[in-house]
Amino acid sequence: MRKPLIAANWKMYKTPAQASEFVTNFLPLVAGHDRDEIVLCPSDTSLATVIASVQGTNVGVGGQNMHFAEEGAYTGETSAQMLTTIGATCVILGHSERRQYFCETDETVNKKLHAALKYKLTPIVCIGESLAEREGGHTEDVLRRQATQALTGIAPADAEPIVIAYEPVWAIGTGKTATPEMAAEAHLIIRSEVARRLGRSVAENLRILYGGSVKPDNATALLNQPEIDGALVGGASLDPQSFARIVKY
Ligand SMILES: O=C(CO)COP(=O)(O)O
Repeated sequence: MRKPLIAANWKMYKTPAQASEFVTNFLPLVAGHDRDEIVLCPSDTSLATVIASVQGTNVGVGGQNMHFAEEGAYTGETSAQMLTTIGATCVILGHSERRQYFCETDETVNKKLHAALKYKLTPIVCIGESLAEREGGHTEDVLRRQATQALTGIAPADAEPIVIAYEPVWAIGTGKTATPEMAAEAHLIIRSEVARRLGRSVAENLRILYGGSVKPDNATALLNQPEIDGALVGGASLDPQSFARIVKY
């Protein structure tokens, strides 16, 4: 049984004070909710505050990015070890905004995945096609390629913590959601590629999240698809009421 994971990607929003206020308002709304795993991914400057304020609750905390190196002269970067030691339990890797604006490639995502696993972080690896790729009929090729490249060199025995997020680029921040059927079809492609690379049992246990304009009003239809194992939520995760409604889809 795959336990659904509902993760908030706050992107570059919220100061530590705003993050702390969110947690204060959000925790009572989801207290005792254990059907799903809940994770908040604030910016690095709010990580410590959020980690301290969810201590002992059913809510976990993750980073939005990390560097693949152990340590080094990489100004502005954060390592996997730094995230782990501060108390983060997961990390988003290869988000399309990082690919688009920060030159992130399938190769760097793969290196980051290896580093995240080494430091016991649950990696949420984002893949997804652009609008041009979908309209050109290349969605399946893109998803298979991105999944394959992200998973390069990962042994089946090490793959258990990996989470993949299917985030069609055209659905992010646009209000255009993939229909539940479109998302489920993409998830099936991704799962079949994971099975081809890492074996059927890894694929059957691997969680695949949907991300892209998930809102309280469409969460139920998306998350009731058997192939959809949770959501990675941007805009609608910034408000505690709205994110709690998604968590309780
Ligand atoms: O990028 C996303 C989550 O990582 C999705 O963002 P929105 O939910 O704002 O479309």
